[in-house]
Amino acid sequence: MTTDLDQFITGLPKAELHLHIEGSLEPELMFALAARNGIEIPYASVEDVRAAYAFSNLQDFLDIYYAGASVLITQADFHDLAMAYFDRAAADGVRHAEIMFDPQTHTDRGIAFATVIEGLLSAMAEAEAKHGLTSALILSFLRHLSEEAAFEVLAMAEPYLDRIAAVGLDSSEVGHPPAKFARVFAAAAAKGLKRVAHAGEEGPPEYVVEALDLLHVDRIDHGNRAMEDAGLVRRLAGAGMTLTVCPLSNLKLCVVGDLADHPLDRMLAEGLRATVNSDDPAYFGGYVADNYRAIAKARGLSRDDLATLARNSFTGSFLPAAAIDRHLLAVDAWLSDG
Ligand code: HPA
Ligand SMILES: [Zn+2]
Repeated sequence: MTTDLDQFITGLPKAELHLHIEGSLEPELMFALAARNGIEIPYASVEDVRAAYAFSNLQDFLDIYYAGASVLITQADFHDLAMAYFDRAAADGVRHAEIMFDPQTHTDRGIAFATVIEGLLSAMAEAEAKHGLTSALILSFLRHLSEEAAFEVLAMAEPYLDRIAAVGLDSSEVGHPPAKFARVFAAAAAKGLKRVAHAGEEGPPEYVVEALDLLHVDRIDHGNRAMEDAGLVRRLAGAGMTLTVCPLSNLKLCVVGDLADHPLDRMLAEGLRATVNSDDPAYFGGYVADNYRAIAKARGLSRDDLATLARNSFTGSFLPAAAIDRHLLAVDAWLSDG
């Protein structure tokens, strides 16, 4: 069977490793939840919401993203949000998803940590039963808030530590270096959690170095600006460090001016374990297969390149080795049959 490139990408078994569940809130669901919960939102229509999604940097986006999350109130809201993502991801060939959630965005509005995580966990169980799609949770600290606040959210997570794979670090990067969170990441590591951090999206290569040396991360989220430092690229490649790259996010947040200038294939050529992810698909105009398609077209990627990206997504995941091996065989089978 020979499929066209679109079908090849959709059917390619893949993991998604960089996805903020709050960033999968589509305008239609935002309106439905606002009505269900009696919450006012500053938009007249779904079209109005989409028109507001023109960003010139990360902070522009974050302001709108945090405001959008205000419609999420009940456990059912978090369940419905995550289920909508899982249904969409399954249709894109996602077999495993490691999803970030930002508890502070909700607990600071008076929503209980348990409400958030119970809603997400019930959707995760449903996604596995419905689609065979496995998933894991990454608790992300908001880096514009204090170290003390990060410790508070880690304490709230205590009853759920066996259901959380990792901690992460997101929100406004510049001015909030990884060093600010070294102690809370060490505490998370002592509790057996893996570690990821956004670094080198807008922040300098030094933030990537800090994420490695001070946070002892298992993956770097984004990592684009690591490409400015040849020694750092060699270090990341030598360590087999996974980068969770998000092409459409990079375009929408002006990290790159044009996808034609995106460094993804240069990353692969330099031996970096790059992956392709959607970041905040409801805000950036595409889910994971849209990201594969956009970057394949912009940079002329081959089917072998796309299969490498899919393999990297499994080898960079927190799945057990046997599950990774099973998924890698599925990628190889699709490459030879697809
Ligand atoms: O791309 C991102 N960067 C930083 N923080 C975020 N929170 C959601 N998406 C992002
Ligand atoms: Zn992100």
